[in-house]
Amino acid sequence: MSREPAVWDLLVVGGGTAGIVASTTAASLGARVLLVERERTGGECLYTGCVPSKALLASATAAADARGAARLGVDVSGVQVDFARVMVHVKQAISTIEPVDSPETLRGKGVTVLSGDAVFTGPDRATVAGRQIRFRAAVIATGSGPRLPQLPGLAGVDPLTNETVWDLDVLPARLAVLGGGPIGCELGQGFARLGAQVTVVNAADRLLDVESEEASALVTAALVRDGVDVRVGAEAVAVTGDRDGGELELADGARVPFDRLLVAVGRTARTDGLGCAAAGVELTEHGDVVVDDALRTSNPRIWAAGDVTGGPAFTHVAGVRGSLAASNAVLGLRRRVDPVVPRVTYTSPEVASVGVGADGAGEAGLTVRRIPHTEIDRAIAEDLTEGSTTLVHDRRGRLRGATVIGPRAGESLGELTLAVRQGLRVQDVAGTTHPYPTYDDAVWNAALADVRARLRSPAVRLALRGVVLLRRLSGGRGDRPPSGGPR
Ligand SMILES: Cc1cc2nc3c(=O)[nH]c(=O)nc-3n(C[C@H](O)[C@H](O)[C@H](O)COP(=O)(O)OP(=O)(O)OC[C@H]3O[C@@H](n4cnc5c(N)ncnc54)[C@H](O)[C@@H]3O)c2cc1C
Ligand SMILES: NC(=O)c1ccc[n+]([C@@H]2O[C@H](COP(=O)([O-])OP(=O)(O)OC[C@H]3O[C@@H](n4cnc5c(N)ncnc54)[C@H](O)[C@@H]3O)[C@@H](O)[C@H]2O)c1
Repeated sequence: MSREPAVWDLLVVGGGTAGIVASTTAASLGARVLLVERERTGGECLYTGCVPSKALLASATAAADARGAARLGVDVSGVQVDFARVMVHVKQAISTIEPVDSPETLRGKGVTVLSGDAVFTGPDRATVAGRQIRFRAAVIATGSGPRLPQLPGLAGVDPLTNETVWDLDVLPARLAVLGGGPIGCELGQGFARLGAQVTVVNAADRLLDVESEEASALVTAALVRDGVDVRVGAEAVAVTGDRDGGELELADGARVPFDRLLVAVGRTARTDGLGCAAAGVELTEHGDVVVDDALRTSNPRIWAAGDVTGGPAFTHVAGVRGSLAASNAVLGLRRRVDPVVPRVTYTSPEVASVGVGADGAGEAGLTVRRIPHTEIDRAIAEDLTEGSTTLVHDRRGRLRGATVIGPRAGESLGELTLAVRQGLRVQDVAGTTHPYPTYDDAVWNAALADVRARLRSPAVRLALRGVVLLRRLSGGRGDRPPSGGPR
């Protein structure tokens, strides 16, 4: 690190998505940026989160599609899953993406990268491997790790988490999954489709309980079809056994035997040992960094972004907020976070949602328009009609939320997120030609159904009849002649 400044314009702690985007944003604005990463740049998304999980799900979906191909008249016999090769595919996906987030790439973008553990020692300083660092501003982007519940006997079975499950080289014959949120559902279904006998044990009374009841019900039914034993409203009280297998004991006395146990019951911010007290950075009782709506912490020099803030734990949010925190810090701005956050759970069917959900929207004075995918030609052609598209709008027709459940539902969400964010009206979606036959047709059909419903209102029908009558009486006079070409 030659020509290192005495005081950095921006210190970024953590080289995951939030930290990488914060650093490159600040460097592109001309700031002298130091990024400190203790392990490897790329973070959870690349190594232990989105990328490996979606790669594993691709193999799982291929297996499920092959087994289910008979419904389309194609017999595929003897479907075999070679788990070791599945894991090779998972690792290849990581290594293909890895260079994008590498220290070399970051240096090429003007960021100085330092390997080590950053610890704040004061409001404007930190140490990294014994080296004193001073900064004008800093961004905390240290992410979160898997939360391990206080369960007697848990440590004895060496539970898997999202950090270690990728090291498996043999498919566990029986996998118990503690937690029925996005991780438990995605990986539970994925491992079941790869051939494991999976039990998902969830404390809440339904899977994916932040999503609509319909989404929960459809995902639960799909997991059960894939052979998953789903236990909801189930409290684990103890674990017995060792690294080679054991049993989960539930509060109702039931026992769930397993060869391996995967824990996915939420996250804990990585703020332990970070020196937040010395830096004057306030934490919640759970250890999340407290930020205002411009991502500033209680220390006016320090901002925070990504999972460490306890906000929505998604890569797209970490990236967008990392950029916002860095530009606010470097330019002295007070731009606020975008409250419109899309989310997708990549089960089969996928669940994609943004803004206000359907449950309770009617009682809140909003209109809910739902199209079942049994009415969507592409879904019928593919024999994948399980799912629906729901739009929620206010009295003026402005879209306030949407939920899509079905194959590749996430691919429809960009348009809907734009509509919700820009306050577009359902008429704007209805008036936009959508390609046929796509699953996106459901979005268009829901919007068209809404417009048609409005046309059926007595006042609108009366007005339209009046116009038609007037034109009939006038013999169509006043019509413009055809122009003979596009205008
Ligand atoms: C199994 C799984 C699947 C997921 N799938 C999706 C998905 O499909 N889509 C989606 O949007 N989100 C998904 N997520 C969530 C997503 O991975 C996270 O929201 C995102 O990676 C958070 O990024 P971050 O930058 O805040 O933190 P991280 O990526 O965790 O980065 C923090 C970095 O800080 C480093 N660090 C910590 N403390 C220090 C310190 N003191 N000094 C130096 N370095 C430090 C860490 O080593 C780490 O590299 C998934 C998560 C999991 C677990
Ligand atoms: N597709 C995606 O974008 C994606 C995928 C995976 C993870 N993520 C992110 O990671 C976050 C963490 O995911 P997660 O699934 O670990 O957590 P979560 O908090 O979203 O869900 C945890 C589930 O575990 C249950 N639970 C809590 N304690 C329990 C216990 N002791 N026994 C049994 N069940 C218990 C809860 O009722 C809840 O249903 C998600 O909220 C999401 O933001 C996103």
